[in-house]
Amino acid sequence: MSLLDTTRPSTQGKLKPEKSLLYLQPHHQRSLRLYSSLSKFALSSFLFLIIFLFFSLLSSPSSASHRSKITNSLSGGSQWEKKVIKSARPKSRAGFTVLVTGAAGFVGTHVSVALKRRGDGVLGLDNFNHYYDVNLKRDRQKVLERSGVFVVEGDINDIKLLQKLFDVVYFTHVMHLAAQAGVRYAMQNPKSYVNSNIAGFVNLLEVCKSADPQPAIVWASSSSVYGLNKRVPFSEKDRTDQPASLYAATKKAGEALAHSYNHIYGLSITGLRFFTVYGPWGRPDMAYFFFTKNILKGKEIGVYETADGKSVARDFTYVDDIVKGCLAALDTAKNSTGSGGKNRGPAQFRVFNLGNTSPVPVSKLVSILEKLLKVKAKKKVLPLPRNGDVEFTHANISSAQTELGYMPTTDLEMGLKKFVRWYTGYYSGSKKKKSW
Ligand SMILES: O=C(O)[C@H]1O[C@H](OP(=O)(O)OP(=O)(O)OC[C@H]2O[C@@H](n3ccc(=O)[nH]c3=O)[C@H](O)[C@@H]2O)[C@H](O)[C@@H](O)[C@@H]1O
Repeated sequence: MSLLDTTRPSTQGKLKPEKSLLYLQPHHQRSLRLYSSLSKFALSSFLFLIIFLFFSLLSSPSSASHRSKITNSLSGGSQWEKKVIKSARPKSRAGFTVLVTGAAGFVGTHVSVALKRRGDGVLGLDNFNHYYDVNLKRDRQKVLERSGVFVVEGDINDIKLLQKLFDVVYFTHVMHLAAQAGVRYAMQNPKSYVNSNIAGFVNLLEVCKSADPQPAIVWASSSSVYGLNKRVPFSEKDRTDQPASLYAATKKAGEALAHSYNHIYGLSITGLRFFTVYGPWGRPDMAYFFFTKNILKGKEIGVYETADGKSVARDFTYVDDIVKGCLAALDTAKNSTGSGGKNRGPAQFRVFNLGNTSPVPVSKLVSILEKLLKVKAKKKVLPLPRNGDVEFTHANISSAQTELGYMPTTDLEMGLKKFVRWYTGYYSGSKKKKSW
């Protein structure tokens, strides 16, 4: 029996090594014992390795499927990651790295393009829900792509996706515009408001508070939080505890949640109360948009008036003015003070009205549209339904003026002119559709 044979380990139990050792010289026996113990060591190491690999393999399918789940929800992979990083990279070191939620939405698109144009890095996030025409959102996405903004398709309620985005990119700022908008639709689908405006917002705040470094957050609240407030113009100091709609209640809840995350975790948070924003690439669920559509089609439009016979009025604010306010809010946002979920001192907390400061009756909005479209509207005056709409809004913007340098410059006539030009170009299917 050769030395090699006696050290063969696989059927060790059947061999009798001691007996075979008798046939060998003493120095051979010593070296054989040495080899034997070495081989035992090698064998046990080998077995240990096999067991280790076995357990690694056992655990890897779940982590692999976990990874693939993330990848699926992100339509991910390394190409995807490259796009994310490229889109989020600012042009210079001084530039911001901004996550814009609701990027394919009306205000989201305008803000994203403006940020990208001035050299900030912008990553968009949007769930492309079907609240209104998804084709319009997809066309906005094309505009964003042409500007170099990549939009990740996903929901703010998807915590794994958000964490992944924060793993891949250090966001200096979050511009949170994703929301379930619209006052009247809240009666039909209240859950979607709770899901986006409350649960989704908390999800985002959770990820932001745990991020290290924490980003500064600027987010869209709403003029609707003033609800039944009668003091005009609406000031940030006025009461906001009488919401008239579930939509308003979820935005008010957002403001309260923002305060608690600022207080507990040191997140720098700025809430912007938008006043009836309108303009090119707008939302088809808003009155100025579907009035235009229906006037052009010769369809009747319902114009609301109050119980005492006055037209309801809104402080309509042109989207470019809102964009300036958003950028100024980002520029003046101080850093969050916490890190990785721990508060290290008080952080900035702000709320600003972003309005136009000149309310216009809806009847006047209609007459401007008639003039611009050169079509007489088929108006039906209706009593203001009890659907959450309020009689009027009017912003006091002195705080935004002082601290953000915010100064709206577009009146309703000029703004609607720009909207109508876009609308007719976009829906005529002409080449203008492609222009921004
Ligand atoms: O300022 C805001 O925060 C809110 O502004 C708008 O809400 P709203 O002002 O109600 O805008 P529209 O739905 O476009 O209504 C504009 C005006 O037209 C009136 N209206 C609406 C619909 C209609 O058929 N007839 C009519 O007269 C409304 O009562 C309102 O006075 C947005 O839809 C909300 O998402 C946003 O949060």
